Amino acid sequence: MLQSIDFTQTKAFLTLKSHQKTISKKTIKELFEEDPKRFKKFTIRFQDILLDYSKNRINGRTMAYLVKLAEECELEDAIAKMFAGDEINQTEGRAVLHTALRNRSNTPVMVDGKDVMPDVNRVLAQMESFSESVRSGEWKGYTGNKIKDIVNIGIGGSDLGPVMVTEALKPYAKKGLNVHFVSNVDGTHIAETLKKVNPETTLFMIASKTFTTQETMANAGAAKEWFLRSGAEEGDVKKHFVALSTNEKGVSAFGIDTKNMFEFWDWVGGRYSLWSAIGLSIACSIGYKNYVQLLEGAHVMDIHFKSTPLGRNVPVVLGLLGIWYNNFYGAESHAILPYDQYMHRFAAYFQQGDMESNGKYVDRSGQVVSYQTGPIIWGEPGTNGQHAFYQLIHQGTKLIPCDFIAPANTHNPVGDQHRMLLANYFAQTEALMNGKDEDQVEAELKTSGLSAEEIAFLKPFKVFEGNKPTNSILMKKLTPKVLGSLLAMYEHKIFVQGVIWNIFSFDQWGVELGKELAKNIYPELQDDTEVTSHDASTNGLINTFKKWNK
Ligand SMILES: O=P(O)(O)OC[C@H]1O[C@](O)(CO)[C@@H](O)[C@@H]1O
Repeated sequence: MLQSIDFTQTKAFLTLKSHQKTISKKTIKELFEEDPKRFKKFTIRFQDILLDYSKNRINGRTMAYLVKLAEECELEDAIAKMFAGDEINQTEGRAVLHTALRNRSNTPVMVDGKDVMPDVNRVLAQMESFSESVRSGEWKGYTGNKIKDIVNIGIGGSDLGPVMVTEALKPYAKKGLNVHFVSNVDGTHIAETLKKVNPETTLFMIASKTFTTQETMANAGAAKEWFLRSGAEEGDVKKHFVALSTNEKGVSAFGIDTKNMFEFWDWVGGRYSLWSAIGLSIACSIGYKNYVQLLEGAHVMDIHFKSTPLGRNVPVVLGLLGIWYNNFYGAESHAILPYDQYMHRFAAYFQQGDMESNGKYVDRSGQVVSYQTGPIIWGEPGTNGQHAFYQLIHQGTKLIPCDFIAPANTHNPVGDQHRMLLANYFAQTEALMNGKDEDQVEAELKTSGLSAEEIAFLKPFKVFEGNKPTNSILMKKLTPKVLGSLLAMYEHKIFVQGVIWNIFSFDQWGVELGKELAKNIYPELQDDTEVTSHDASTNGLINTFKKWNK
């Protein structure tokens, strides 16, 4: 159990409140001018990753007070409890042990008095032999052909992680083995995917922790029907359908041989499950050895997280900086901006990771909170974002702290484009910090031959306030191991923030209500009878749908 501590009642919170008033009188640019050692002070090197957090509205004192805040909120105790398998997901009565899935040291991890590592290793061995047989062509479809396409059917955590990782690690993917992902209950998603594949050479992975999720079950049913329509028989299903789930009964009721079920456990949260059997499509695509490298990368970050003093601890520092802007500067969102095309689903992945975890308004003692919790997470890869929404980050009225992520080495050296990309990466954080003042703008405009009147008119539009906070995360190269570390880094950042905000980060009750209501409405859509049981808007919409849907 985690203590329930209101962080706004701590000594550190009050100190930070008054400190914020002092430090906000200075810009980040001025803080750099004052302290030549700033870059050295506010960077942390973690293996092949460098975190530079010097372009933030902080000084040494800010970080010391934030660390004090973490201490008063008993963060170290919370970290120890998570790794030890305590039931910290209290509203679901579960431990939170995605770290055990990547525990490459293999030291025992106990849940209810039982070491979970033998089970973890058993499923990993099953994933290894299965992925190798699919990749080598030893696993044959019902007509004796090898598998050319994998279709992962799942949603939320049973989709976003595998999609993001298989995209991010595409350079490691096996040629001739395509991976597709179907998540949306909109029939278009499965229909368009099935157009691209051949039933004789396609393997479906039905990925669902509960094996009850409406979208996944509907799409899995459609895939099975399509498969059987192609001439295959019920007995052939086992060669083309496998399940990644915690629900053995549900899997066999669907008609999948439980020998082809890859198990995981209720102590794995959906949005933290790519390290479990849910990662099977990743292992098939990039190979088991690379998948293990991904786990390895996460494991080294886990060790760092549980054993490094808070002030030098990468996920802790990131988490505290997020709290600084969220709770002391009123920032409502946080942008994740990877300068790597392969990471184009990275922000979408952490949208679920962060917002489903920390989008809570009730604290751990059941009280409505009096402060802001999880931010809105968003982002797109650079430089696309630059030509879309960066205008608002530079000159809008909202404060948007950003993480800029880039690899020093590319997998695709095309001309000099990687240096062009990185020039943009460096330029953006510099521009966001320094801005451009009136004098600079005026001097520039004077060289353009404009009249004094025109210059006076244009000047305010060309001024950049600057002082916009950013973190730069530079990695040597986007390898499976580096990606594993990055993912664990963000997961733990979310954990740190949840502990300080005194909320339960590992449940997701907020997604239930909409699901329940959809289940009630679905039968009402089956005939033409006018509905009257809802509010006027919902009735009106449903009845119009009924008229139009012929
Ligand atoms: O893997 P399942 O059980 O199908 O659930 C899918 C997703 O649905 C949620 O429960 C709610 O969106 C997520 O937490 C989860 O990742």
